[in-house]
Amino acid sequence: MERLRRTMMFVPGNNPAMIKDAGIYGADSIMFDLEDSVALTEKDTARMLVFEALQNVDYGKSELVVRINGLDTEMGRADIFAMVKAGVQVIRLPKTEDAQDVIDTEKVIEEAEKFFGIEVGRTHMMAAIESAGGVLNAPAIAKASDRLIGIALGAEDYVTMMKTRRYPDGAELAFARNMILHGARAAGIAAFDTVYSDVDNTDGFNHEVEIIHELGFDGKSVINPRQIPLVNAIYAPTEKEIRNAKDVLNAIEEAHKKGSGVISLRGKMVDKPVVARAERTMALAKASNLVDEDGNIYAK
Ligand SMILES: CC(=O)SCCNC(=O)CCNC(=O)[C@H](O)C(C)(C)COP(=O)(O)OP(=O)(O)OC[C@H]1O[C@@H](n2cnc3c(N)ncnc32)[C@H](O)[C@@H]1OP(=O)(O)O
Ligand SMILES: O=C([O-])CC(=O)C(=O)O
Ligand SMILES: [Mg+2]
Repeated sequence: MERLRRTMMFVPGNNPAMIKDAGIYGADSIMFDLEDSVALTEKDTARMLVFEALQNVDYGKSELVVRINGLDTEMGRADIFAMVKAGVQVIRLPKTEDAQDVIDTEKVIEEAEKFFGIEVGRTHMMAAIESAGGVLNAPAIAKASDRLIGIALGAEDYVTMMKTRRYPDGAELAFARNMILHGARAAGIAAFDTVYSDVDNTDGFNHEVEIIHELGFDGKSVINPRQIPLVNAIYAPTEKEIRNAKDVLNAIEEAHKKGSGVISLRGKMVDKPVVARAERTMALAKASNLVDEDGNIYAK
């Protein structure tokens, strides 16, 4: 079953207290940042702190991601070598402009894996898209490497370049979100929405999560632990949706026993895509602690 990534929490790489406790908030993925949340004078310290944490701190089931500095900076190569050595699961490439950026980064990752005697291919990648050119190249970026687990929108840089700012209705991001989503889906990888900076504006945040949930994003980058339960609540299926998903899975099992791939449930056709949606609903229900391992709904 595909890994669920509803929340990916940014943790500034030069903040020891946040790094130490990042695992207690239940983020599906934790993303240590070596890039824009770290001042130039702190880059080496941050790299060392994140390196130590990856090796010594237990982050439970959370996936571990590091946002490196791009290869067009002095830090990019050193970041990759240190993170590969530490055994990071995913390297997040910032400000990806085109497929070549992914290919160049992959080459350095491979070099590092060979240098440290690590199995080639073990380090996964994701690419953040934060510019007009990147958005237009999203489909090619998403297909640039088998190591990619997903692509993400970085809207703060993007709206700045587009000479606008963030608005509550999200119209300024509609094209970018759709390009990234389609690029990701065409490549069979995940799509992540951008951060929401106004941490105390719960209503505004929820509204944005509703929009990206409806569009079909896998999840959202978050910058504060308080945003995690809000995303999880919107991604949690309702009891009605869970019951329907269970009915769909039971119905298709019956159909398969009779040698058929299609069956009718309460007058609606159940076939492969309906089954795939039901499976995702059950995975989200499990992650939301609404059902047990066998899919039984917990009593309230
Ligand atoms: C455009 C971009 O590049 S965005 C990506 C880069 N930006 C970042 O990484 C920013 C990360 N987030 C933060 O630094 C902070 O959450 C801020 C500055 C936004 C808000 O800070 P605060 O108002 O102090 O947060 P808040 O009061 O909610 O913190 C509560 C607790 O959560 C911790 N916390 C807050 N944010 C994080 C985080 N991102 N990761 C881990 N722990 C965090 C705090 O340390 C605090 O812990 P404590 O109770 O043990 O002291
Ligand atoms: O990737 C993100 O969501 C954060 C970021 O760097 C941006 O918005 O520019
Ligand atoms: Mg950015």
